[in-house]
Amino acid sequence: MLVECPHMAETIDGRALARSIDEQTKAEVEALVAAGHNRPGLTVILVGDDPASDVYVRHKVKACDRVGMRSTEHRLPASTTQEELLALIDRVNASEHVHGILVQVPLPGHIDERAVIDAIDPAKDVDGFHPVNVGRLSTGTGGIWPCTPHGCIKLLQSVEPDVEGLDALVIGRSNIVGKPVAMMLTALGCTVTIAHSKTRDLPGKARQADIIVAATGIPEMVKGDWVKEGAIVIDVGITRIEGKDGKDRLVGDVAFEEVQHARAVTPVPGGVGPMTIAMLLANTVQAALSG
Ligand SMILES: Nc1nc(=O)c2c([nH]1)NC[C@@H]1CN(c3ccc(C(=O)N[C@@H](CCC(=O)O)C(=O)O)cc3)C=[N+]21
Repeated sequence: MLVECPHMAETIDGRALARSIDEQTKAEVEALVAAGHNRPGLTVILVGDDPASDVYVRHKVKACDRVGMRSTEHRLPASTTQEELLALIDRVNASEHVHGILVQVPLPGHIDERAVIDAIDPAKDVDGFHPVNVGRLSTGTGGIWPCTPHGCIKLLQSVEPDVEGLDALVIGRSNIVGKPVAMMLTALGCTVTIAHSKTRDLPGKARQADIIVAATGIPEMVKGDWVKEGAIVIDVGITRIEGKDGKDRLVGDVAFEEVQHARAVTPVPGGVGPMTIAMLLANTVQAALSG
């Protein structure tokens, strides 16, 4: 009897890659301390009580413990004024124990996110959201790179270190993921298309791509027939949906089961998410080294 044995895409293990980056970060932390430096420290600021943000902040604080970094949490009520938040940022900007500052987004509607990001010392901006770091990335002059897109690049390069000349499609044009990941891919020599909700014939453009980075937040938007045989697919989306059994489950922007003809695909959970945190810790050590 002939048994159909479909080729399965490699599932890129983001947790394993994050662990190996954490080991390196931990060694760098200890080397800094041994050299007489202040122990690297991250400050996380959370305004309001969004339950999802609360979970992420706890993950980040635990991750600091794992690699021997100091962490401080500032949990402020949703009623915090912009002036109060800016005053706190001034204080942590000035603290020699704080090497990295992360203000969890989204912020409550009455606070101007741009003004808050602009107030963070670029040398401590471990999210890489400050215009100075955005400018450094886009001019190829160093700076602190944003965590999620940098994690995407590490995942991609774990499968294919040499991406020069490949066609990459980025779906999503946000400041946090789409635009910076496109910059990074361009710097590596990819030919990059940035697609979004107004793009014409998105499935057709996707089918041309050697690399797809999906960052729209629309669950399972990228279907099997959007993906070329042998492509590499990086799934940035995380949406909590109710499964058939009534329990919540996490899904990405890619219909994972349908893209098994790809060369490799990142899972959700266990793909880009853990890498985001690993890159945050790596950025904090980088900030401590240069500070
Ligand atoms: N200033 C700022 N910087 C951020 O980096 C930032 C932020 N604000 N706001 C919210 C988003 C979201 N984010 C995630 C980090 C890790 C996982 C992660 O580890 N996810 C696990 C699953 C976690 C779960 O079970 O819910 C995984 O994909 O395997 C997810 C999402 C960082 N963010």
